[in-house]
Amino acid sequence: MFTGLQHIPLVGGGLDYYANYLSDPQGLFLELCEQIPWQQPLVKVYGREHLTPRLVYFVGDPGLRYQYSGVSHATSPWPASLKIVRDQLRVDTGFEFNCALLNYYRDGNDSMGYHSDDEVELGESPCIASISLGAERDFCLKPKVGQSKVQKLCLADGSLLLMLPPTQQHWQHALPVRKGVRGGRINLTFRKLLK
Ligand SMILES: O=C(O)CCC(=O)C(=O)O
Ligand SMILES: [Fe+2]
Repeated sequence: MFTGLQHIPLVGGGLDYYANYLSDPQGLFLELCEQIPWQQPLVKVYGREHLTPRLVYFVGDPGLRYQYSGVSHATSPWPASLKIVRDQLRVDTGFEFNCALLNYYRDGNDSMGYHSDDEVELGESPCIASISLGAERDFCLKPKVGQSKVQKLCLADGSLLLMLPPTQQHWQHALPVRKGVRGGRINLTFRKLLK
């Protein structure tokens, strides 16, 4: 059914990468760019406040809350286009998602540091579905312990990356700065919050 499905095994996890998952990534990129009321929260790093080095927004089913950048956020309603993607992901992957964190990297100076999506609200072993729109960016993974090499993937416009259980227990991931990248990128990470 999909072209370009690639499975990347990891010790203690694994990734499924679908290079051409969406049929109209450019249309969705433009819609979200213009219609999402993007936010840039302040984060505290070693006691000092900084603006998050990207723009964010959180959508999902009503009544859910999620902690990011040190603050608990309530869900905003799903834009119709993202509810369609969420429903299609359930059909295609068998995983259910009830919210999505949206990240807008305005250019190669915007980034996300190493972390795992391992908050307790996500349960022991979540599957995270990550859709990329716009400029291609490198995505890096490194194990929490041990010496395995950093794994690097280039995430294409319209691609889907599934971080399969139990990847979040054993690996961290990041979206490093890439000074040469001029274009914007939007990333949608679909998650399932336990109530
Ligand atoms: O932008 C990306 O590809 C990664 C986003 C991410 O790791 C997150 O939202 O937790
Ligand atoms: Fe993440």
